[in-house]
Formats: sequence, C-alpha cells, structure tokens
Amino acid sequence: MSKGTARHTGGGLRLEDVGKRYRAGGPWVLRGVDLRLEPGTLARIEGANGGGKSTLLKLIAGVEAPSRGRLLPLTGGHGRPSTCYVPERFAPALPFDATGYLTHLGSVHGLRRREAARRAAHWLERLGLADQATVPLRHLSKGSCQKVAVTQALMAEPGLLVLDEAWTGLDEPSRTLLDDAVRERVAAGGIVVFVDHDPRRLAGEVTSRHAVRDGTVVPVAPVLPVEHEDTDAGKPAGRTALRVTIEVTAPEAELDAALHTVGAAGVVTRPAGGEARVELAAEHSDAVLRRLLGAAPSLHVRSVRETEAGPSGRAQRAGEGGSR
Ligand SMILES: Nc1ncnc2c1ncn2[C@@H]1O[C@H](COP(=O)(O)OP(=O)(O)OP(=O)(O)O)[C@@H](O)[C@H]1O
Repeated sequence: MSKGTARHTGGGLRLEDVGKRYRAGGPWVLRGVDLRLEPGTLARIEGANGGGKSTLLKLIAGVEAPSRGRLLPLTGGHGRPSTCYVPERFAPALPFDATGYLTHLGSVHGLRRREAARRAAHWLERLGLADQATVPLRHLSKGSCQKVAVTQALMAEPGLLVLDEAWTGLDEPSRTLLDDAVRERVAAGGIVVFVDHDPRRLAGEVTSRHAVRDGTVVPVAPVLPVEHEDTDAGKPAGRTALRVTIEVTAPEAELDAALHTVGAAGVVTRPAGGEARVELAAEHSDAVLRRLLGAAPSLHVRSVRETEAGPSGRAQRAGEGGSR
C-alpha cells in the first residue's frame, strides 16, 4: 500500500426499505432492502444470475439511485463514505492513457495531481502494468483495463469499496494483490462489499453474507473455513454433523458430465433444467468444491450454504432469512 494510507473512512451506510426498477411502471428488481454496513465490514453478496446482485452493488456504490427508500449514513457516522466501484467489465472509450486517466480520477477523489500520479504509478507497478502506463486505454486488453479499474479504486483508499466480480479477468498475482488490498481496506475501518463467482474468495474473512433472492436481500449463514483436502486432522469436534449444500448451474446438456466430479461424496438433485443441488457432509465440501470449480465442461457455482443435519439426517437450511 502507498504511503499515508488509512485516512479516515467516513463511517457506515444503511439501506432503508430500498427498491429499484429501471423504468417507471417496469418490474421491481429489488424491493424492501434493509441492510447495515458497519465500518470494518467485509460483505459478500450472492444469488442467482440476473437476480439483482449488480443492481444492489450499484445502489450501494451510488452509481444507481434507488426508485424508493433511502441510503443513509449510520448514526454517528460522518456522512456517506468515500466510495469506489469496480465493475466486472471496464471498457473505457476515453482519450486517456492509464496514467492520465488515473491521475484525473485521483483528482476527482480529492488527491493532488502529483500524489495521484505517484499512487497511480505505485499500483500500476504492483499490478504489472507499469510498461503500459502510457498506452491509450482503448488499446489495452480486457485484463489490463480491469487492472486500471482496480487501480483507480485502490489508489483512492475509499471508505467504501464495491467490487462486482472485479477479480474476473485478472491474472493470479493481481487477484492475490486485490485480496490483500481488500484486507487492508477492512483493517483500516473501511467497508468492502463484493460479488465473486468463486465461493472461496476471502471465505474465512467475510464478516457478512447476504443473498439477493426473489427481489429482496436475505442474510446467509457464514462460509465454512477452507480446509485441506483428504484429511480429517484438526477438524473441530461436531463438524461431521454439519452438511453443506452447493447449488450449481450449467447448460442442461452439459450438467451431468460436469457433475461427475462429485462422485459418491454427495447427493445430487436437479430442481430444474440447468440447475443442480449437491448435498454432502461438510468434511468433503472443500474437496468437492475444488473439483466442481475445475470441472469440464465448466459450471457456475451459485451458492454454498452450511446446513444442519435434521432428525431425518437430511440437510436443513441454516441461517437464512428467506425462502426460495
Ligand atoms: N440498466 C438496466 N436497465 C434495465 N434493466 C436492467 C438494467 N440493469 C439490470 N437490469 C435488469 O435487472 C435484473 C437484475 O440484473 P443484475 O445485473 O442486477 O443481476 P445480477 O444478479 O447481477 O446478474 P448476473 O449474476 O448475471 O451478473 C435483470 O433482469 C436485468 O435485466
């Protein structure tokens, strides 16, 4: 992180009965959303494709205005936190190179131009983009553009950082760097809210999980800590009573092939065409999840939930506030 980090972050944010539709009289994408984001929160947002995750992130980031309800500073806060937002795809049609763009945005965020240029150079170097700092943005590859988008968010050291699949398209070292930067923001008292297709992203560190479901936002049980494959050593007592439910989607014709990786470790059910649910003992979940994420044909892991074995031995949903 650059020098002079961890400036005051500006407190938390509250969503009060927030709703969103994109046109008057159109369908509500979100309704009745109540959410508190305290300083130091690392919040993960989950949910099915098209359910409204990106819409929620845009509302939190202030990129979209709510159609109803309000976003308010938490009581005792210092106004809306300074905010940066990184979308999944950043394709700027702007007459800038990376340095010019980042310096300009740094100024918008209140940095002196010299400090903005210094921070831009620092992050471009860390992300391995220093040699492309003077290439026009429109000539950069998708991955390089994504690095520029991440850089503009990190160099501003915002109180609220909103990441919509921001890891997608980054190379592995840059993903690790972004993970670290998120930790630094949270440790500095900032709020980070993110969506990512990999359920293991920052799994042991997430402080709040919510799912967008049926047009509203419900809390989800905490993620299981990531553990080593093929060993029971060191597992907490009673862990074997826990179950995990993994929901996946894939093109219907490819789903069976992709699910072969589950083997005998779990019970697979198919609620609808391209959807499947895998229930299994918690001790097998990390290994199976790794195999599912690497499955060919590929599939999309929609959610991973910890559940408790009920009296019948079947999994019961734990810690969710809504129904499907
Ligand atoms: N700018 C827009 N104008 C009109 N409708 C929109 C707009 N953006 C999103 N929508 C609609 O809102 C709904 C929710 O979309 P959103 O992108 O928020 O979902 P998502 O959960 O992020 O999806 P995905 O997982 O596929 O990225 C969808 O029906 C989408 O078509």
